[in-house]
Amino acid sequence: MKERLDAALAAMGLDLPGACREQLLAYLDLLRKWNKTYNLTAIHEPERMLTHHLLDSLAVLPYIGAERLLDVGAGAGLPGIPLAIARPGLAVTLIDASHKKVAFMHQAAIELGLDNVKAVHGRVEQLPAAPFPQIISRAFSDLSDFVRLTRPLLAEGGEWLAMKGLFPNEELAQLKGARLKRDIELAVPGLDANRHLIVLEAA
Ligand SMILES: C[S@@+](CC[C@H](N)C(=O)[O-])C[C@H]1O[C@@H](n2cnc3c(N)ncnc32)[C@H](O)[C@@H]1O
Repeated sequence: MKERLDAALAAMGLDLPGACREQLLAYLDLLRKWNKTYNLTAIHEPERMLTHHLLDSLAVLPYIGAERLLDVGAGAGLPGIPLAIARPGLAVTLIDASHKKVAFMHQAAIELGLDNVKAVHGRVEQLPAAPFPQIISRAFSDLSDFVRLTRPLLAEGGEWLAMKGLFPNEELAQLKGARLKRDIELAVPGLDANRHLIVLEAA
């Protein structure tokens, strides 16, 4: 698995230290173990976890700033935990409405020694307003709900990052209160699927 990770990171142009790579593999291992009991993700095969979860999450790394990131509906910590591992200086808040998923994220942060990660249990619309320069989500909701539910949490001049498959034409047409700032086509080694990072700003 280490060789596959190294080759994929090289293909993605991501030069991460050895200690980070070990943490990424340790996170995958934890996910695989917990998944047996708690069914945290529908993907169970380690090889697919590497491509569909780990590498897919890391594909957005070049577009993540240096300060604070909120990951909404993070589930098992995707994309927030791989990003926090890759950027130890980035403060990552993960929120999810599922208790068992938050318990996993919390435990993973402890076991991996990630002191830049905070896992919060609750619904994002109930989170007290605290400005984040970037708010990210993957497989959380359509763009309108993402923006509506998290608007009070976005710092002035901040941006939403929505990880999507196909370019979301219809969702963008219906979007209110935000506009498209940038569309980035992502390439994930071993993942033969459309991936777009949709960057939105307040309108
Ligand atoms: C399909 S999962 C995606 C998980 C992860 N982002 C991923 O890509 O694997 C969506 C997650 O959103 C969470 N969720 C749904 N509505 C929420 C809300 N209003 N606030 C916080 N989390 C929510 C669910 O509990 C679920 O874990």
